[in-house]
Order: sequence, then C-alpha cells, then structure tokens
Amino acid sequence: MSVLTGSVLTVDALRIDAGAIPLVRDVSFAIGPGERVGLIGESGSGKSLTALSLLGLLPEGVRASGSARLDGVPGDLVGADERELSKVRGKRVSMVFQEPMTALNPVMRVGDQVAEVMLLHRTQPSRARALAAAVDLLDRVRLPEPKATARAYPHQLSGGQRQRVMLAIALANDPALLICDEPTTALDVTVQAQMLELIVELTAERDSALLFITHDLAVVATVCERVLVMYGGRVVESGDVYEVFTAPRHPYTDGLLAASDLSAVDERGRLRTIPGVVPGGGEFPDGCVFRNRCPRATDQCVQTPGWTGTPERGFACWHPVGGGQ
Ligand SMILES: Nc1ncnc2c1ncn2[C@@H]1O[C@H](COP(=O)(O)OP(=O)(O)OP(=O)(O)O)[C@@H](O)[C@H]1O
Repeated sequence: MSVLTGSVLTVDALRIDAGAIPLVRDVSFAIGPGERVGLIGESGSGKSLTALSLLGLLPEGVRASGSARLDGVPGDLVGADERELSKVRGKRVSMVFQEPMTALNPVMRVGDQVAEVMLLHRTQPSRARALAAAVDLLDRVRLPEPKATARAYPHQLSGGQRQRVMLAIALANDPALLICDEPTTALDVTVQAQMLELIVELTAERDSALLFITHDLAVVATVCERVLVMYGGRVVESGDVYEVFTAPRHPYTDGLLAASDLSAVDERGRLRTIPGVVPGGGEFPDGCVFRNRCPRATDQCVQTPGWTGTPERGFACWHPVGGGQ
C-alpha cells in the first residue's frame, strides 16, 4: 500500500467484480494535493472501472470493495450510498468523459448546466449569481462570446467546445480531484493540445489533483508528474513519469512503450517519450507558443516560459519540440 500523508485521494486494496468475475484486483495508490497522475494500460485493463468506482458510477452488476478515501469526505467512497455520493460528485470529485454529448443534457442551455452544478451544491446563493459565475467559467475555458455561448444548446457547439463546457462543469465547484477519462481522444490534434493546456492550467489554479486516463503516452508525458500502469486489472508499475518512461521496470510497461513508438530517440538523442524534457537544463522548443504561461511556475523553477519543472527534476514542456502552432 502506498499512502502519502496529506493525500487528496487514498485508494487501498480496491477490487472490482462482476458477479464471480474479477475485473480489478488489489489496486492501491494515493494522489497528493494538486498532483497530476496518469493512469495508462491496454484496453480492458480496468482503468475506467477504477475511476468510476471512485464516483459510485459502476455499471449495474459490477461491485467494488476495498477502500477509497477522499480528503474532506468523512466516509469511504467505496460502499457509500447514493445520498452520500451525490454530495461528493461534482463538488469534491468531478469527471470529464471522452464523449461530452452523452454527459451533457441535450435540451438544456449550456450556461444553465454549468450553473446547475453550483446550485445543486449550494456554492452560489442564487440562480442569478450561479449564471453569472457560469458565464465567467465559460470565459475561463476560453469559449468565444461566453454570454452568447451560455445560451446555446449542446448541439450548437463543436466537439471541442462541448468538451470545454464539460470542463467548466467539472471545475465549477473547485473539486479536490478531477478525473479525466480520455477527454481528448475524440478531438483533433490542435484542439487536443488546447484542451490539455486548459486542464493543466485550470487544475493548477485551483490546486485540484488530476487523475488522467489515456492510451496516449505522449499525453501522460506532457500532462502528468506521476504515472500508474495497469495490466490485467492490477497496477503493475507506478512512479515518476520520467523515470517510468525512461527506465520501465515491468515488462508490460516496456512493451507498452515499444508499441507506442515513443521509445525512439530523436535526432539529438533525446527520448521522444517526454517531448522536450531536458533534465537539469533548459532549452526552448522553437516556436513554442506557451511562453510565460507555465501555471505551476514557482520560485524554485528556473523561469523558462512554457516549461514546468524544477532544476533538479528537469523540465517538461507540454508541447512537442518545435510544436508551437
Ligand atoms: N458491466 C460490465 N460487466 C462485466 N464486465 C465489465 C463491465 N464493464 C466492464 N467490464 C470489463 O471490465 C474490464 C475492465 O474494463 P474497463 O472499462 O475498466 O477497461 P479500460 O482499461 O478502461 O479499457 P478502455 O481503455 O478500453 O476504456 C474489461 O475486461 C471489461 O470488459
């Protein structure tokens, strides 16, 4: 069991079964405040079920046991009743799914949907204040003309815009933990990069921790600090992204890296796995547009705009080398 003191989320010996069929076994991990953790693994390895169990959203006939504690929530999330879970979902923990159309209400204006989650948890005192806060949030997720967009219905927005609305809903109550399950898979590459930037920026602003499920190792390398690798319903490896991706200990992780075509080195002998990582050093990718936008920059960071990290750990640009648009 790995438990960090002061963790936002502590999962211990989680198991998930569909009747007599074991789907997830002995999953234990912890996430610290504001920490960004990637959850990777092949299709069917149990990533989504692990996430859904934290929100009490497992499918019919699928049951979780073990323990999952979330900071600020008195009881255990595993085994909590619907009444308890509905107080937590959308407030202490939120989730962004791959397909926003299935998560948004098609017959409700998007501004009302953002306002609704604040009214539900009484984080805004009135509908008027919640609507004003919703417009601000739509602006923060960089939707054009947020006042007009607030009055739109989901079908009037593009896929990328709908996903921004989902992010606004998920972050409306400043959750301690945001879970993203393949949030950018359905988006084209440019929109995907903008969405990832927003997720990192807005979670960092709120000090929300992030559990990011993806098949895309490059996304993990650019977004996350730590990674958990699932295989056959278990976590087989975990650790610092740079360490796991450069020196995987488990043969499955090794295979995953090889299969992802990310283990190749570039012309400068650097791993493509972590675009732009320069351990202990700093060098700009040409044309990077993220200058001066690092949301996690601290006094310890060498102020190398567009990069996150510390001199000890090196710097990870969220953008592929030379990938400025
Ligand atoms: N309702 C269900 N009943 C029985 N088995 C299920 C159910 N839902 C999922 N499973 C099984 O549980 C396992 C884990 O599923 P899960 O969706 O968590 O995988 P995943 O790692 O998220 O995969 P993907 O990357 O494809 O989304 C799979 O073998 C899946 O077939």
